[in-house]
Amino acid sequence: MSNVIYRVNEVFETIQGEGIYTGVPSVFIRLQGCDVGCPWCDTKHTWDVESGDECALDQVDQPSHDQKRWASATAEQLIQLVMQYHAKHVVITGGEPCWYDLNPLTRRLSDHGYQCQVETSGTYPIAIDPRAWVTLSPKIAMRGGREVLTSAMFRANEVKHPVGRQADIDALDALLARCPSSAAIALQPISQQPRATQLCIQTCIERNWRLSAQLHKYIGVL
Ligand SMILES: C[S@@+](CC[C@H](N)C(=O)[O-])C[C@H]1O[C@@H](n2cnc3c(N)ncnc32)[C@H](O)[C@@H]1O
Ligand SMILES: Nc1nc2[nH]cc(C(=O)O)c2c(=O)[nH]1
Ligand code: SF4
Ligand SMILES: [Mg+2]
Repeated sequence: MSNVIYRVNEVFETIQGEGIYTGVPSVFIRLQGCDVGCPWCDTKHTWDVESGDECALDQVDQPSHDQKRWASATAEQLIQLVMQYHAKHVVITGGEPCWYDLNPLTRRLSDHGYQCQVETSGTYPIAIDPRAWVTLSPKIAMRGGREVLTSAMFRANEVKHPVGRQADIDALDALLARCPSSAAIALQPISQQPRATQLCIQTCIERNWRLSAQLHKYIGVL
């Protein structure tokens, strides 16, 4: 038994809408808490961890619909929730999941035959089972002032970069020059903006990178 306690905003099943596993049925575990401060963040309700928002674990076993609520759970309790669903792929996101030691959770899930994928900003050390897939979405010069860690870039299996304009691609180039990576690279337009989407399509074709278009927003699932 581990004594790591996770603060959980929601657990639910959907279709992975981002990155290389796009289209894969997945159980999402969204952890509460992030101080990176991306101005366009989809999940601002996960930033703060306020004691007044704590709730019972059975309340987070469904989509939170942008509520700030969170419940405390051990890895074992989370696995019991995950096992109620069909999917064999588990996405751990947030918030910033690397606020937490993910070893107990990802080790047990992997032992139970689940493929784990973690979505992270790369600004905290990644403590995770070696079998887990790491999707790193580098956050460069965000308001929280945190930097992308070289160790996180080294661990990443996939680098999925949010793009609003050309300067974001230039910043990714500078990061890759500083931290050479063998990870697959995907560009993700910010908030379905048409100009960003066109820029991502054009750059992905020129460079043989992947496009990550947030499929869930186009097909209307969470
Ligand atoms: C909400 S974050 C949570 C995990 C972690 N904090 C991170 O940033 O990777 C999950 C993914 O959504 C992306 N994302 C958040 N808001 C977005 C937006 N408005 N448009 C496109 N991607 C967004 C992030 O870049 C990240 O790849
Ligand atoms: N369907 C779906 N796919 C996702 N991939 C990454 C997500 C996230 O918020 O981390 C996300 C999400 O919120 N929904
Ligand atoms: S790091 Fe992730 S959760 Fe945190 S503000 Fe940025 S996109 Fe949102
Ligand atoms: Mg999302």
